[in-house]
Amino acid sequence: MTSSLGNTASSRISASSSPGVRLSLHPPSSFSLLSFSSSFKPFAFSPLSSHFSPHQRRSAVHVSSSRGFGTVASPKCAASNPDQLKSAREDLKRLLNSQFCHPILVRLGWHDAGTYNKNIEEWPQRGGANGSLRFEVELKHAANAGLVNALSLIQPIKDKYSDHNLGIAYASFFRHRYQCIRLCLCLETTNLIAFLCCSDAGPPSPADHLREVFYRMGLNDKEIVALSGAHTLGRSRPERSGWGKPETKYTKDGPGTPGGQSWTVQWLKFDNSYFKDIKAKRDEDLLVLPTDAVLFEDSSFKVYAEKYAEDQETFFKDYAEAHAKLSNLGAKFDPPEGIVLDDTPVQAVPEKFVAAKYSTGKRELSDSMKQKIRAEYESFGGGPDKPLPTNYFLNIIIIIGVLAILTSLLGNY
Ligand code: HEM
Repeated sequence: MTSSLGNTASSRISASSSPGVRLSLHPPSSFSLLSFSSSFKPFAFSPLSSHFSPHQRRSAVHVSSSRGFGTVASPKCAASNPDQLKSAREDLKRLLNSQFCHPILVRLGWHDAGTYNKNIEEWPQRGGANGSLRFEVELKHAANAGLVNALSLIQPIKDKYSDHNLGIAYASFFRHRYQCIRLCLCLETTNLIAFLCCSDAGPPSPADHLREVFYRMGLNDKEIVALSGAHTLGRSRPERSGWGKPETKYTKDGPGTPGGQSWTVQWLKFDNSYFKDIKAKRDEDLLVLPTDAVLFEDSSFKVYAEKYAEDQETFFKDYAEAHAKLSNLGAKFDPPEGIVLDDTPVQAVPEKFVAAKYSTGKRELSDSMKQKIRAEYESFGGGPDKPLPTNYFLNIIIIIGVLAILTSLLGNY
């Protein structure tokens, strides 16, 4: 069987322009990791499952359970702490700035979320952005080759925040964001059954394949094209996916580990060059998968691909929307409304001074006491419409003071 990966476009990133970021959390605490790993997405190992030949499957990376991903029980987490989430985000930014690992982390998120199937309601059977890629059963799948390196990169940060009840879920890290680019994901589901059917029927055309994958996730042609723009970032490595050159003039010196073939010249910069370069087809050192090329061949895809090649702002806008949609598919939030990390500094609004707030629960005066005070007030010449000619209360205080002095003087005799 021919590998249909060549007939496919694979994973995608999505950016979001909204100020907050929603983060999904751990599975409910009643959901044991054992049942999690054994019952989770039993056939849906990767968004690209159906695109790998048996040969590629055999070349799956071997993940030793000693690495500990998913084999060590994570702390149960009822809810994540926003301060910890913000701090973790800073750590991730530092990681990205020092390791040039944006692309592989984006791909990690995509492949984690890419098992989502809109036709399945139950969670977690429906797959999606839930951090399940850390489990060996998924991680060692050929389609996920190399992603164990991405997991190793984020594991120390995950461990740092896995304290008591404040742990941050893997899914949150897989869906991390970096400055203006939101790196979240979600995707299609391709299960083993689909793989077998596919084998019998032969590989679909690149366009059919893309639609099969992304329609299953509830995404449309526009979103397919926008999300394909994620390949602006990163490289393909033949030793992992079987695609791409071992190195090119754009990758031989890094940054990061040298090698592989990129889709764009500046493969760490997120812009619309992916569309421009595919359209121009002018450089053999730049990768164009069949699923990339078809974006300019299929009449429906082409409308968007042409637009994005011309208009970067529209690409950014559509990409952000598609990615935001993608990254929420299949995710389960705790609390259900998610957690918004708003970066806008909160302006302290001066609180109106309300004296009553500081009173210690004084009781209301009784009616008889009120009448007594009123009578006394009136005996000094005051009334509801007639203020006292002098300061009534000041006079009382002076009288009390004088009496106190007199008493103490008389007491000395
Ligand atoms: C069916 C559609 C897709 C196909 C066939 C596809 C295929 C591929 C292949 C073959 C690679 C090279 C992997 C390697 O050798 O390490 C790759 C890398 C990558 N893919 Fe996709 N992809 C698809 C969709 C997506 C989507 C939806 C995203 C993100 C939303 C995405 C993001 C990436 C990134 C960032 C890389 C670079 C990873 C790195 O540099 O390590 N892809 N993809």
